Amino acid sequence: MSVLDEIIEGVRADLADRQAQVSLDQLKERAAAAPPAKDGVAALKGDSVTVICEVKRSSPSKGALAAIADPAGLAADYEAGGAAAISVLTEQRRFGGSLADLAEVRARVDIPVLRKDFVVTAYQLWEARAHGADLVLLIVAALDQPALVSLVERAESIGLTPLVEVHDEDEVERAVDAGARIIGVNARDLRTLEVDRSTFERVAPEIPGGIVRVAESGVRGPHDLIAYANEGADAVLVGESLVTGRDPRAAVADLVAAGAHPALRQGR
Ligand SMILES: O=P(O)(O)OC[C@@H](O)[C@@H](O)c1c[nH]c2ccccc12
Repeated sequence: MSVLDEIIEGVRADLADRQAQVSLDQLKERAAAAPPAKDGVAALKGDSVTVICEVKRSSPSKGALAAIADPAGLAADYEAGGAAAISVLTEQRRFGGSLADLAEVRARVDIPVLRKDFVVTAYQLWEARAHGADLVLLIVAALDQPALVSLVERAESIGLTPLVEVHDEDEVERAVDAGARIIGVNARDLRTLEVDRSTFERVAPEIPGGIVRVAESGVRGPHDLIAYANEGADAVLVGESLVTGRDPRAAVADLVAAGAHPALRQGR
């Protein structure tokens, strides 16, 4: 069994517990009371390379990264540093996240918020919207094609914009066929947890123009953002280096400044 399969097994068990507590109808009522979703595509695509900053306590590859007692405070620092969006890990077992983190972050920031989890059913999309998410991660490697297609459609129909994650050329084709408007290329293969920063350079050219291209994982600082930008990234998604650093607000500001450099605008 791959790491991804193991994670999803745990996700399904936790999901069954939540489904036993909160009915789909109750979730839909909460979603109806949530503030309307913000436009994630508009937030990520512009003249500059934009930065999505992640709230992540731990990861399967590294274990504990940061305690993050106040996720909303961290998100506010990210926003003050110039983040275009916030990614909140809500998976509990391996990443130490929760839906409560998502709701707290939503209540504190004005920029779009992404629910980062292993979504396998529409119930989780309603959960995301009920807790104020604007964007939701859908991982191609975790879904068969009919499930991917229906989750992309359902997400859009309830106002959520899916960020569809791929890590090879075949998965790009599946994401495009499913109607993705934002595609994230993850340098970390979730089946092995290996990070290979050359993944983006290889896979991104397969993404048709007009679709927002996000480079995910392995961004240590401005030099990695610039490399991804030169390979065609519209946005980068950064977690570990921000949560483990001493001054997240300044670290985000450095990334945002690098992403706004006029030299990167050529060819974009
Ligand atoms: O911490 P990093 O290397 O900056 O990576 C962030 C993000 O890309 C990573 O957390 C991630 C990308 N895709 C995922 C899917 C599930 C869980 C986590 C992820």
